[in-house]
Amino acid sequence: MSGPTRIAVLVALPFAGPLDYACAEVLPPGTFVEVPLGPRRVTGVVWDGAPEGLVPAARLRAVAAVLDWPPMRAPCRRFLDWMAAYTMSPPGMVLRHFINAANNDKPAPLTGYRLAGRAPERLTPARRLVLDHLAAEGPQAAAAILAATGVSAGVLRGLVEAGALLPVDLDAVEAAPRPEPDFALPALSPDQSVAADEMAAAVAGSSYKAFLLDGVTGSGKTETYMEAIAAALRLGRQIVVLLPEIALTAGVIERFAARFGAPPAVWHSDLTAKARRRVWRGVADGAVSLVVGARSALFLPFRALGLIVVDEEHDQGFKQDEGVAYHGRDMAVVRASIEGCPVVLASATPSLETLANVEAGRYGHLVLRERHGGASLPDVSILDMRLNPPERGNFLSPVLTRAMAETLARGEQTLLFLNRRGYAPLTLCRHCGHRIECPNCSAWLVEHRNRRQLECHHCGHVVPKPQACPECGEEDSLVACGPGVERIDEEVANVLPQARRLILASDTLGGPLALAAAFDAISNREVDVVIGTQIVAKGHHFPFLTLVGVVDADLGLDGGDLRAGERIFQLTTQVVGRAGRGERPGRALIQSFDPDAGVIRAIARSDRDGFVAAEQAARKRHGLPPYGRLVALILSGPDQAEVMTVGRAMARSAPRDIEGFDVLGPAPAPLSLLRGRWRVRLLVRAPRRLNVQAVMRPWLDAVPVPGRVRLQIDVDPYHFM
Ligand SMILES: Nc1ncnc2c1ncn2[C@@H]1O[C@H](COP(=O)(O)OP(=O)(O)OP(=O)(O)O)[C@@H](O)[C@H]1O
Ligand SMILES: [Zn+2]
Repeated sequence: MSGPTRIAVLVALPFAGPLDYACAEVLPPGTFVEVPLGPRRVTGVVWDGAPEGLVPAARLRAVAAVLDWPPMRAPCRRFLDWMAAYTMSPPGMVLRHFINAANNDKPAPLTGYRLAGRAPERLTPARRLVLDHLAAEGPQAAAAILAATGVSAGVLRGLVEAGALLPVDLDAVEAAPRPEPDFALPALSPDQSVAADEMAAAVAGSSYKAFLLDGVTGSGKTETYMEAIAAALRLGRQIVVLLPEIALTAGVIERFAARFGAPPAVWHSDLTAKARRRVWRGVADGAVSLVVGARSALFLPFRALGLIVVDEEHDQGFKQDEGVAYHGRDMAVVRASIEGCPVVLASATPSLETLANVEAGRYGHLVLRERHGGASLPDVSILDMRLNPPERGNFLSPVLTRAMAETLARGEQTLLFLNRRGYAPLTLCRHCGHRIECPNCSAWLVEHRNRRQLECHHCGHVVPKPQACPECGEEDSLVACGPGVERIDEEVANVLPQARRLILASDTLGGPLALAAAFDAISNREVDVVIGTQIVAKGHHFPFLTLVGVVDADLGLDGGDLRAGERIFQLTTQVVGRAGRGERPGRALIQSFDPDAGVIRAIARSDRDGFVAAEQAARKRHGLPPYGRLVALILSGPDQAEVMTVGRAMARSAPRDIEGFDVLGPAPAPLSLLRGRWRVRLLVRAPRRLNVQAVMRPWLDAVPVPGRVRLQIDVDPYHFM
């Protein structure tokens, strides 16, 4: 017999690669194990390739336990390697995403009881109670049976011994209902059919192919990609649909349930541990075929992935900025290409990145030109706020409030959109001019009048709203500046007192159930005016909503963000697209103080092509994405001078002789203090074709970064704070 084997194990910590361990048996790559690391035990995965061999055999520590989790398949391991290389992150930190998804604990099977189908010889009233209960409710845990019937545990035991009840694994039972591809087939329009057939053919072909499903708001993109999902279900494959986290609402889930006869498995960051385990296991063993989730659903252990859909692909909510900085849409395309399955990106306002891929012929282009059922797109007009100003202290132009009154008189609904939570973004002292800022961040505190407090939207710092100015001590001198949704709500209450109002923002509604109730209230016409943040922009369908008012179309236009215009165009188009989706025509009034800005003019003319062409030309001229590449380097630490010193050293040692590669900065980040840490940014600009990671690695490895300073690398950054 030979000695123990040496194997490579990737652990979820920031090492450069896998570590060597000894193991009595040869474990295939992908096996989940527990290994000792210092005084701890950590979870790891047996990795491909030869072990490093640096640690002498005598000092090699042994694998502590082999976990009974389903192994990590080769495509998942290749996906992890790819992502680590692209994002310039340690592979163990990427592994963390897969392990978080797995939720560590071994699932203890939850046992319950079901009817065996034969009655016991002795049928007492207590026994009858239990049998009737299970007949009505289906399999149940023992505790639930006892609680519902009030019988003693002995009665239950007696029934099991008599063979009248059988134990079952309740997790398996709960995962049971399978979506059926033909449960409720829609009648597709000709455009929809063409798109659906092409996607279904790609699903049947079982190889990588990317599509942009490009359809105006309300054209039935969801309806159409559901046919591609049905095609994958018929072939016994698994499907994952990615949505921006805030779009994962009960209404969306219900639509899937209505089409396929069973709700999909849902995946997002607030699931209970139990729900996570069930979905993770179900995805791994194939019991779950359809998952609808946020970007982290990409790390689920699918065994037979047949299709990935990214809905609202332009949405910046798919971008993660911290830790392993990645874009969910881009990683979805990578995972599809590694798994060998099609990927569908859906949007009414595709990102410039995706449009560039269409133009280059890398993605197929499926177009839905019209709204479903003959509804027309809303009529859009710009409200020049210089000509139609609101009354002093107000934020809504009289033109808009008049339109709201008319809408109300017709029994129809208005949506007012303002992407700002709270009452007012700034609190100012009238006496000394002091602005109330967060002590941990360079940001103003936002007043939330409902909760009578000031809040930091970056770190969550909260203080009660002071009576006197904290700077000069003057009583009652604090004034609210600018509007948030709560303030607009107050204004609507004044100008249209008879209207029933509802604020829709992520913080005013507790949880998904309340949100579902709110959407029901709108559908049932119990609400006349909805005042909402971007939470209302996504995918909702309210037939009686005929007027959309955009309170401040210029919001964000003057930020230094290269995608500011693109984002405003997308968000406004989405919001405007909520109007007139039923039989009654819709219209939109867009308030702007800068109606000559290119993006506002494009919105006014619903001129997507013109907007995109102008934006593309500008990006090309400056070598910006998608035609050039950016990498942000964010240094942070408790000492401002130290962080800046590291930033300067980094800039000084940057490679100089590579054509098109240059480094801007260091400069204090716009949010120069965040959660008590000072932040400095460098921005790398490089040509698209350059392997920027290969150029940057040796450069960054050579710059000494003290322990207190953290370097965050963000390849393809989206947020420039
Ligand atoms: N072929 C069809 N048969 C029946 N109803 C349809 C069909 N296509 C679309 N619809 C209905 O039209 C409405 C709009 O469709 P859907 O929500 O799929 O559009 P969308 O393009 O995804 O919208 P948006 O991008 O604006 O969120 C929905 O109520 C949907 O059920
Ligand atoms: Zn803060």
